[in-house]
Amino acid sequence: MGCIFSREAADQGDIRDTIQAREIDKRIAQQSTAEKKVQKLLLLGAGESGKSTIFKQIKVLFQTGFDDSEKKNYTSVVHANAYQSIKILLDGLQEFSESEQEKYTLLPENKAIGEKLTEIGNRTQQPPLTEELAQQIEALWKDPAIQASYLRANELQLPDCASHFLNDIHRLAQPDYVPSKEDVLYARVRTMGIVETEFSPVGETKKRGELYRLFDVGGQRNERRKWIHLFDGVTAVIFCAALSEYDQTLFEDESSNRMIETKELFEWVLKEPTFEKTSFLLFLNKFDIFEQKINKVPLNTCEWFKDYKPLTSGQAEVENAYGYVKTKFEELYNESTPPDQRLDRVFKVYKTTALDENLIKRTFRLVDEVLVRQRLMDAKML
Ligand SMILES: Nc1nc2c(ncn2[C@@H]2O[C@H](COP(=O)(O)OP(=O)(O)OP(=O)(O)O)[C@@H](O)[C@H]2O)c(=O)[nH]1
Ligand SMILES: [Mg+2]
Repeated sequence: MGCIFSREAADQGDIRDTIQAREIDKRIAQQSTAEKKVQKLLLLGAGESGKSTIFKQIKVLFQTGFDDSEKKNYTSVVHANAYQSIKILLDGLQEFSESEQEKYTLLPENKAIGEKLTEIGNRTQQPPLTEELAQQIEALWKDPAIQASYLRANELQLPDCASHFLNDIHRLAQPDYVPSKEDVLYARVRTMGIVETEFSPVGETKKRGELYRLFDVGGQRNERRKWIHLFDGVTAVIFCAALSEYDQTLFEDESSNRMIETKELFEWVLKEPTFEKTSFLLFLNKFDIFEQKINKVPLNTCEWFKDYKPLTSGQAEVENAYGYVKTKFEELYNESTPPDQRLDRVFKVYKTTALDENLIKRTFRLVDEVLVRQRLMDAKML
């Protein structure tokens, strides 16, 4: 009896297991069909090229945006960015004053403030930004020596958000300060690890609305070994290259030019065997800074662009220089992609300013069109 009972129980158990197994198989099948509809996009590029800013714009443009509590979470980052920026400019004075003492010396009334803010900048935990501290930061920011140091920002590792926050330091010090959407986009936090999100640039409810899963990674050298875990099944790589970095060195290695690093990194990902059929969308980013810089710092400062000859000046020169840089990247793509492979993947270049909401919206609509067309071609439907 016991034996029969246990056989029956075993049989029932087997049936249950089989039903469960079938259910799991069904779920997996459903899941993978669902997964197939989601296109995987990777944001790649060197440190500070603007990947996370694009990632934040996706939240602003195609998701719920940042609510007040999410914005408030950025307060400490914004304050840290301001303290950090003024400290880097003060450190710059030390360095530059060795050759030009007078130009790079603070006004006598700012000397003690300079020492205080250097000390605060060195702390791991900075104090809350009070009105008194904001006044002191403002006094330093207006000091001719700090302004001279700012003009040589490319020789320092000054974050691009510095002037946005330092110009508006009193607003940031208000007791009821809540970072604005712009502040959130400007706030600089180095990415460590991997973050992901899902979005649709034309709205998920629309019939042809494609769903994308976008991954953001850290771009600095020590972060790149994590990238490889994401390389399978990628529809497209959005490669961010900061146009403005041609006269800057790397944060993690001050002997390397940022643009040369970007060139080598782009070449490396193009040649990555798992990306044989992956499309490449190159975002030539930070165009706003490039525009300001190009008439002050010649493009041929960078070794990769050494044969560039400025032809004009003003806006025409900006476009001329941009066209040259774009061509250099296109040549790199063609050199790194054998002709037969060029049919399997799309390569498009976009001029971007990650902070510009409308431009990023338009860019993602274009990206979507390109990727939908490519998918239909792959399915022989076009
Ligand atoms: N002016 C300007 N600033 C930008 C632009 N794109 C990004 N930034 C700023 O540049 C800084 C760095 O941008 P991030 O998006 O953090 O760079 P990242 O590529 O994610 O850097 P890692 O996480 O270190 O790889 C931030 O302060 C951004 O606000 C742009 O097009 N124009
Ligand atoms: Mg980042």
